[in-house]
This record gives sequence, C-alpha cells and structure tokens, in this order.
Amino acid sequence: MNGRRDAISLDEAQRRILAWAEPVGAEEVPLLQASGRRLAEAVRTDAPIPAFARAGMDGYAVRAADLASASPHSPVMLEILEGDARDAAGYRIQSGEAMRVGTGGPLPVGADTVVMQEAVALRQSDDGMRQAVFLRPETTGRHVTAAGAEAASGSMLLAAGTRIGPGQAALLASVGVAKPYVYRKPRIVVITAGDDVVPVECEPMIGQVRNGNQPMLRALIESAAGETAWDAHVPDEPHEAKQMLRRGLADADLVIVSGGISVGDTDVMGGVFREAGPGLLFSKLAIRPGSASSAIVMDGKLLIGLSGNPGACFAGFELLARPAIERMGGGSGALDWCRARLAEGFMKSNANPRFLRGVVRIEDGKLTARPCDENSSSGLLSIGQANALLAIPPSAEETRPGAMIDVRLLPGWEERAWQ
Ligand SMILES: Nc1nc2c(c(=O)[nH]1)N[C@H]1C(S)=C(S)[C@@H](COP(=O)(O)OP(=O)(O)OC[C@H]3O[C@@H](n4cnc5c(N)ncnc54)[C@H](O)[C@@H]3O)O[C@H]1N2
Ligand code: MOO
Repeated sequence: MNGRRDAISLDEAQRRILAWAEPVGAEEVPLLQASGRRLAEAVRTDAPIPAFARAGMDGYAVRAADLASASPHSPVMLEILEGDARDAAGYRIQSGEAMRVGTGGPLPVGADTVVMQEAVALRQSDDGMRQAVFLRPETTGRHVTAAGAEAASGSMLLAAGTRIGPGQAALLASVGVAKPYVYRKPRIVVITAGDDVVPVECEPMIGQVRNGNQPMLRALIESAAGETAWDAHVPDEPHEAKQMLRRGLADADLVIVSGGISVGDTDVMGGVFREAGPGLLFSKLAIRPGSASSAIVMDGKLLIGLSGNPGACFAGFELLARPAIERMGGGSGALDWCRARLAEGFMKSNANPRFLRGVVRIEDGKLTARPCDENSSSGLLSIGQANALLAIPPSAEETRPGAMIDVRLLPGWEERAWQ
C-alpha cells in the first residue's frame, strides 16, 4: 500500500460530516447555567413587552393637551394627585391634574405623557393643594414606553437554535423562563497519538514534542460550546489505540483524534481509518493545511481524525470539527465567511484552497487581512497570533496585495483586531 487516497473538496467533507452530526438530546437547565447553550424550542411571550405603559423618567404624569398653552410667560399649573407613585396604575388623573411617577413605574389611567421633574416647579395653591408648574408644552407620549412597544403578547421572541447570550438570558428571565429547554453540550473525547509526543511535564528528547494539541483541542471544544468528556494519549500501538477509540465512542457523541492519521509506518490511527470500510467518510482533503484530515463512522458515531501537526490540527478543527460540534449542539453547522482585503501578497501558488492563519483588522472601517509569518502545517506560534483563517483560492501565481478574499473570523477575533 503506497497510501494514495482520493482527495475530496472541503464542501463535500463538511457535507459528509454534518450528515452524521445530529443534534444531541435536550434538557431543562436553570437559566443561570444556560449561557452558551442553544434553545431546543422557540420561546414566545404570553404578555406584552413591556407589560404596562411605563415612565421613562422620574417626574410627573400628565395629559399633554393640558400643557398646550404653557410658556414661561403663561405657566400651566396642574393639581398634584397625591398617591404612591409605585402604584400609579391604581389612580386616574383628570384634565388639570398631574401625578408623581418613577422611572420604570406605571402611569395613572388618563395620563399620556411624563414631564421630567427637572422641568417642573412645585408650589402650594391658595387652598393648600400642591401644584406642578409647567413652562412649556410637551409632545404627547414623551418619556412613556407603551405596553407592547417591544413585543405584542404571543409574539415569537427567540427561535429554536438561538444561542443564549447575555441579551437572550435577560429576555428569558423577563418572560419567566426559569429553566430553558436547551440542547445538551456535545460530549467529546479527545485522543492524541504518537510515541513522539510526551506529556507537558516531561523533558522531550530529540525527535519528541510536548503534547500541545491536547490543551489546544480542549480550549477549541470549549469555544464551540462542547464539553470534553475526557482526553487520553495513546502510543503507536494499534491494539491499544483501537481499544481507546472504542472506549471513547462508547462515552462520547464525537471522538476527535489528533496525530498518527497519515500513511507513515507508525501512524496507528491511519490504519484504523483505512480499515473502516464503508464507514470511511474521507481520508484526504483538497485543502492545505489539514489535507490529512479524515473522518469515519464507527459504532454508529462520528470520529474525526486531525493531523498531529499543530497548525493543521487547528485548521482541521475549525473547518471540520467546529461545524460538527455546532450542529450537535443545535446550531446549523454552517461556517460564516466574510470578505476582507489582503494587505500583503501571498507568494506561493496553490493547487488547492489554502487556509492561512492570519490577523484581520479594521482599518479605515474596512476588514484587512494579513497572513501570520509562519504558516506551515507544523507552525505553532501563528495559532496563538491568528484571529482568522484566510481562504486563499487556488491560483497558479501569487495572490496579490489588495485581492479580496474570504475570511473566517475566529471566536474572540475582535480582541486582536484593534492591537
Ligand atoms: N507520504 C506522505 N506523508 C505525509 C502525508 C501524505 O499524504 N503522504 N501527509 C502529510 C500531512 S499533510 C500531514 S498534516 C501529516 C499528518 O501527520 P499525522 O497526523 O500522522 O501526524 P504525526 O505524524 O503523528 O505528527 C506530525 C507532527 O506533529 C507532531 N505532533 C503530533 N501530535 C502532537 C501533539 N499532540 N501535540 C503537538 N505536536 C504533535 C509530531 O511530533 C510531528 O512532528 O503527515 C504528512 N505526511
Ligand atoms: O494535513 Mo497537512 O498539511 O495538510 O498539514
């Protein structure tokens, strides 16, 4: 066996992976623990938002028509209807009356406008009544948010599949969803492979490297709202590797393997993929880096093989594993790309699309992309420097500065966009 494999396109690989990445089950969790999960059902409101007409300022609720003639030369005086501002909805004002209201509080029946207290003087009338003095008219509805201004009763607020972020959490709380029904976090087992890979605590000998992919994959999984069930490292021993894979498949929704996936003599995972028969989804991609990425279905579960080379492992995760985890967690699994201007040319020609680790910045209001210096499959530093994958299309010549390219912004990309 010379190890020749047919390369498929990234689109086709993603399609094959997503076909096996069904959403995992759903559960009710306390709202305070639901951040980052996706809703498994749509959320509607059974009350208008806001539920009642509310004041936007501390001040006085009035009928705007009463103030139509107010001016500094001819002030309008309204009698203050005494009462508890927090309970203003239980009162009714007539023409000629005003009532104290508080920010966010209800209006008395009959009021249509709030005048902020800084614009109101108070006086005592001859018969001892408290009066509010107005020096100018006010637009009807000023400083009042009508009931239902944001959403009518029965409206759909959040579609199934929406990720719960800060705004969604506040909205769910406001409509009384104490335990949203959300997708479970996909459970993922990570297995790194190779005799040449030693634990972080060890001093590597010549030919050895410390296991950087293990913590990298854990962090990537977390950023995709997945959960690492456990991780393990296996030596170049086929029986042990296969046993570990089976354990992983039994425990997890998805197994991610890193290293040993190629055609080298000691590439134990590559052997497992080659034996997968009809379970093989692909074992070579027409992209760089990550061309060695593979996927099989084993024991009915998805197993994604990523290169041991850190840069290729990272790209493979972003392009293949992230969509799978997103889909399993209730998302679409589609990767969003946007357009950016390449600030520096890319010298190499490409037979296949190339996904460079790069930095995208906002310059003069436009996205500008620069490839990181060391962009090889084995490159390490650029993984931490990059905030985007830059898609360089196949080309027989240099991709010139100024070319518009697709870029995939990575989670937290903004942090590096302004440095
Ligand atoms: N004859 C061929 N050789 C290779 C091919 C090919 O098609 N034909 N593909 C090349 C490509 S592309 C890649 S990428 C690599 C993939 O290799 P493996 O996934 O089998 O990775 P290893 O050989 O195990 O390791 C490669 C490299 O990465 C280091 N490594 C491995 N695991 C880790 C880890 N957990 N943390 C940090 N670094 C790790 C390892 O020490 C090696 O240096 O194959 C090409 N060859
Ligand atoms: O999977 Mo390999 O580069 O394509 O790095």
